[in-house]
Amino acid sequence: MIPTLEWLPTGVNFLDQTKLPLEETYVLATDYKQVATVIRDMIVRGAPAIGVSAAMGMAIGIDRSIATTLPALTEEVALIAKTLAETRPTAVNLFWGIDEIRNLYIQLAAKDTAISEIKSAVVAKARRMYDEDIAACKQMGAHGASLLPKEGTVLTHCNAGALATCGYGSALGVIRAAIERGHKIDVFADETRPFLQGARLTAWELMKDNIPTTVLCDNMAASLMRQGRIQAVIVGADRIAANGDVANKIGTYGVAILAKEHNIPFYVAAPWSTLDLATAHGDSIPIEQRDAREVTHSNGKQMTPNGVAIENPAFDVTPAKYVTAIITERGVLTAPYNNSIRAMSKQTESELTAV
Ligand SMILES: CSC[C@@H](O)[C@@H](O)C(=O)COP(=O)(O)O
Repeated sequence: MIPTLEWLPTGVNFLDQTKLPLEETYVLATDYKQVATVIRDMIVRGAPAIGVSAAMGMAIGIDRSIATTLPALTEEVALIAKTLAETRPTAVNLFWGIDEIRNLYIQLAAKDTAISEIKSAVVAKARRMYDEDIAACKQMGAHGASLLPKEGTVLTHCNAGALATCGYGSALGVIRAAIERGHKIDVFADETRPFLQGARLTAWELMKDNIPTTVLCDNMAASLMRQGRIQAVIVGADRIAANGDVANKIGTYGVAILAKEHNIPFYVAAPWSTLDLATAHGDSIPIEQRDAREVTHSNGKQMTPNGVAIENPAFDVTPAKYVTAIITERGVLTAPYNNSIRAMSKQTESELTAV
């Protein structure tokens, strides 16, 4: 399995995704500030992987703290959470990962638990979240596989694969699951300007699994759809609002409109931690603006004239009306999303209460 990130006795080890596909190197983060840098610099990226990395950042911060009293540790936990929360604004999984550990800390601190016990508990929880993320990806695969064509080409945008999760992938996990169940699928991977997650990462991980993959420039999908060469689209998500609007990598919205025009199903695969029920619709989702240099330069070489104005929003929002279905580990959601999301959320809450 591709080791996107891993908790080691020495720290959290990250596969450096900025170096792929040419170099497979690792960055070891030995404190929470380094984890924050790894997330901000996109050494690790992809919403679910960011969420678990943030949880591990919280855990390593608490575990390595030299605070000897609970009030001092509580102050430090607030600082750790703030530092991690300031890394990237769009993927709601980041805040979910921070909150999962912070809430556990608050519960244990309220019971005056010994600091050594708190440390073991938060580390254990972060490591469990890693395993649960892989299990969620497998479940998304199980729920979504039958939606993909028995035979045909599936387009994906960005990288929602093993590299964007703790393993197996969300959108690419559904593709993997379909292939494991006998579907004959090949993949068109949008290159995904400007960071090239499709060309560099999706192509790299699918080729490792011998899944037939073709990289497309982002402007090629329309023409290929018109020629009947794409049977389905599947992407991941960074945040899904309560009405089903989907924030994902910049360019996703255009692909969704094209899919609708050509009567091609457009699927989104995401773990439940990507749903943001507190955000009513996509217009309220914060969109990260990244450095202009990602657009002006390619492989260190300047591509644009000095001083030209640059736009670099990292994400866009696809309105729910373009989304055929949202595949989660709990099941498949369909329109109207306000209702289906609320119903599935309530159903799980009552299952949890019944336990
Ligand atoms: C399972 S990953 C889903 C999304 O996080 C993915 O599609 C995406 O947009 C990643 O953006 P990135 O900027 O590379 O973190």
